[in-house]
This record gives sequence, C-alpha cells and structure tokens, in this order.
Amino acid sequence: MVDQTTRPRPAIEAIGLTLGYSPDRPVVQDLSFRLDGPATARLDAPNGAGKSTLIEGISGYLRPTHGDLLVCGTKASDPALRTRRRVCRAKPSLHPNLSMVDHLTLAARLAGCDREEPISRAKEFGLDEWFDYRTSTLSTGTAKRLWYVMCTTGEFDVVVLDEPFNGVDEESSRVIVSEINAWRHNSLVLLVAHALPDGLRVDETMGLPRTTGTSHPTSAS
Ligand SMILES: Nc1ncnc2c1ncn2[C@@H]1O[C@H](COP(=O)(O)OP(=O)(O)OP(=O)(O)O)[C@@H](O)[C@H]1O
Repeated sequence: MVDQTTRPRPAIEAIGLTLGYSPDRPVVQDLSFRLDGPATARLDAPNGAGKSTLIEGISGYLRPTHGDLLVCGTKASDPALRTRRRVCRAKPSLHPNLSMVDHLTLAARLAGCDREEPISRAKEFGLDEWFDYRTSTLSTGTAKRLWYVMCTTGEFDVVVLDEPFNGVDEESSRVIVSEINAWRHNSLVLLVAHALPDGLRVDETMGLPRTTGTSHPTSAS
C-alpha cells in the first residue's frame, strides 16, 4: 500500500518547456506553469494554440526539446507514472475487432483493478447493451463513452481529459460532470473543454500563448 504521507501532491509543472513535433517547429515554447491538486483546472486556449500538444507532453509520449515537464514531481516520460496518471485523448483509439467488454477488461488489467470497476461505470453510461459488440460497429458517441471509461479506469492522481463532452449525450455529460466533481477532491483533473456543462466545478483556468516565444501562460478567465 502506498504511503500517502510521503506521496507527492498531484501536480503538473512545466519549466521553460519547449515542445513540438519537429525541433525546428516548436508548438509550445519556453512555457512555465504549475498546477497543484487536488483540483479541477481548465486549459482554455484558441484552436491551434497547442492544447493537444501539451497533453501529448503530459502523457509522456512527446518529449520536451527544451525544459522540463513534471507530473507529481516526476518527468512525464518516466514509465513509473503510468499507474498514477490517466490521459483521455479527444479521439478514441479502439481495436475494431475486439468487443466493448474486451476493451473494458484490458483497461482494468492495465490499471491493476478489478474489471467490475469499469464494467459498472460503463453500465452507468448505458453501455451494457453494446458489451458484446465489436467496436467497429459502435456509433461515434458510444465509442467516445467507452473510450472515456477505459482511459479513466482505476485509481489515479492526475487525469487529463481532452474534450470529454464532445459527441456525448446530455445524460452521459451529467455522469462525466459528477465523476469529475468527485475526482477533484483527491486528484488533479486537467480539462480541455470549449464549453462547460452545468454543474461542473472548475477551480482554475489556464490559457496558452497564441504565438510561440511567450514564457508564461495567459490568463483565460
Ligand atoms: N501529430 C502532429 N504532427 C505535426 N504537427 C501537429 C501534430 N498535431 C498537431 N500539430 C500541429 O501543432 C499545432 C498545435 O496543434 P494542437 O492540436 O496541439 O492545438 P489545439 O490547441 O489542441 O487545437 P484544437 O483546439 O483545434 O484541438 C498545430 O499547428 C498543428 O497543426
């Protein structure tokens, strides 16, 4: 069991961060910020400002070309963070020939939890009628709800959600809102959402500079 007294607080910190898909074309340049949890923080910036790119950095997939990006005090690329961090990208990435229940089982294995956890959450989203269907047969909204449940399975300290409300029905949005509002008591939730649904509690909003070369995030209140 993890000793909560020595465990670092949930946080995301960028220190002089430069990030991009090729070294000569940085998307985020010399960016510094710190988000401390537990809380819900919203990342709000115009299209193309680099929100998804920053998320790829926080996921550990995209490595900084300069500076540092830390999650709970550890470099985002460190595999040790896998159990503490969840990232739900905007676009589902599912195996077309596996069933919904196969995906939920796999998510539980990767998160080290009982598969009943994602299965009961999926039921809350009304997904049980699709459990035995291959994901290639699912509608866009159904695939999106499955993706959200998979990517947020198990316990975590930091979760990043990229447009989780896009393409889901109102009832599912309400379930997502109540889950985020519960997570913010123990975890850091970083949310990208162009519009906020009713009832969602946001503690902090952070922007991104529109152009590169700015050293601090803009205020986006
Ligand atoms: N996989 C990629 N390879 C190369 N360039 C990319 C890639 N993904 C994004 N970009 C570029 O990075 C820049 C920032 O894109 P990004 O998707 O991070 O912005 P965003 O703020 O998330 O935008 P949106 O709100 O439209 O989703 C854009 O110029 C985009 O073309």
